[in-house]
Amino acid sequence: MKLVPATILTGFLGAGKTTLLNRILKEPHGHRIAVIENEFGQENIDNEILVQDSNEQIVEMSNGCVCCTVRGDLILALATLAQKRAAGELDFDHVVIETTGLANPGPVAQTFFMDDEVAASYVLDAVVTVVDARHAMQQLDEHEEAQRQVGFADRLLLSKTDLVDAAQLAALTARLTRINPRAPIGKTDFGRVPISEVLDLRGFNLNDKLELDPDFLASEDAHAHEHEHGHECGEHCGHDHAHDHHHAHHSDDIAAFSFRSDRPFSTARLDEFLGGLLQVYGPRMLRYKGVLWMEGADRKVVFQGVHQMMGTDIGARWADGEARGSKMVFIGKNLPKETFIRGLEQCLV
Ligand SMILES: Nc1nc2c(ncn2[C@@H]2O[C@H](COP(=O)(O)OP(=O)(O)OP(=O)(O)O)[C@@H](O)[C@H]2O)c(=O)[nH]1
Repeated sequence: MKLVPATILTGFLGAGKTTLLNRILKEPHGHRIAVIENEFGQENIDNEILVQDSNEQIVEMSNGCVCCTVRGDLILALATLAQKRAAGELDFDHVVIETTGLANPGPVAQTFFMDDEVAASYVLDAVVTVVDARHAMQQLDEHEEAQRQVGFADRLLLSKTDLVDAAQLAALTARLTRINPRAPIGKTDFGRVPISEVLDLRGFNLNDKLELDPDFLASEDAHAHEHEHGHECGEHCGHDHAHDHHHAHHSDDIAAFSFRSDRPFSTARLDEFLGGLLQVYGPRMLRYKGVLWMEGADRKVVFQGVHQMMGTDIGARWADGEARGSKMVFIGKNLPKETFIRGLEQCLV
């Protein structure tokens, strides 16, 4: 059977990966795409944000960050998809793996070479990295993961160019080219980009990856070692991979927490509370999103943001018999979780 090309879609927290994927899933380009989602934190919110269509299969892995704990699951997800395809239960000609914003794409790419079963069914097409033009300079300064995602890319797509001026764009482009002179730089405007810049790039060249990271194919031991010690990366994967130098060293002070309630929010109270949070903690709030039940609303409200820039959208109607409730995830640097949780509780009706 022909090998199925797989695309790894990466990019720092909030860069616009889901927006791009949504766009791709909606477009009539003739590809049948299976999606594997990896969500940072416990809540599977992207699944609600992603459009679902009978042609698209969403397989989700929410037990952690893709680079550390999920590789076994990734293999399983890929194998399950391949089996269903072979049995005629699923029909797809491409796989897209959306990684979490904090993932190092290296080990994800590596799966396609290290695992025989995966290699028998799939060929890695390319690593596509979405770069948030508005926040990338700061993210590249502060987070090694952001640099790795750029470094590993076969194609860079700049999002949010509408939020920066020409000089900022030129400075960012120059920096990206310095980090990764190999990857062509394109643009995605709220996910709008020609499909030919995302799929079937045939961009993955193992030799390039080896140049970037000589340990690329030598990390099995590192993983085994880690697991021998019974060490499980938590949801924020905040440990120091000291013995595992090929990995990005995830910043210890970045953490995620979630909030859930089965009571509706008061719109006025929530607006006021979130407004205040953003003013005080915005610079440290890397990413937040949620699906909310607002008092009196018959549709879900999807809220999300990056630093001080928050937006809301009207989501799907609450289905008959569906249990209503809200779930939110916050990812940030040294955020006072208790203050957030207590404040949110005060906003419930
Ligand atoms: N102004 C502007 N906003 C954008 C653009 N693309 C995406 N966004 C917004 O950026 C926010 C984050 O987009 P997502 O697609 O959810 O980002 P993501 O990379 O999937 O986020 P995580 O999976 O949480 O890391 C959303 O509010 C989008 O509407 C763009 O081109 N311009």
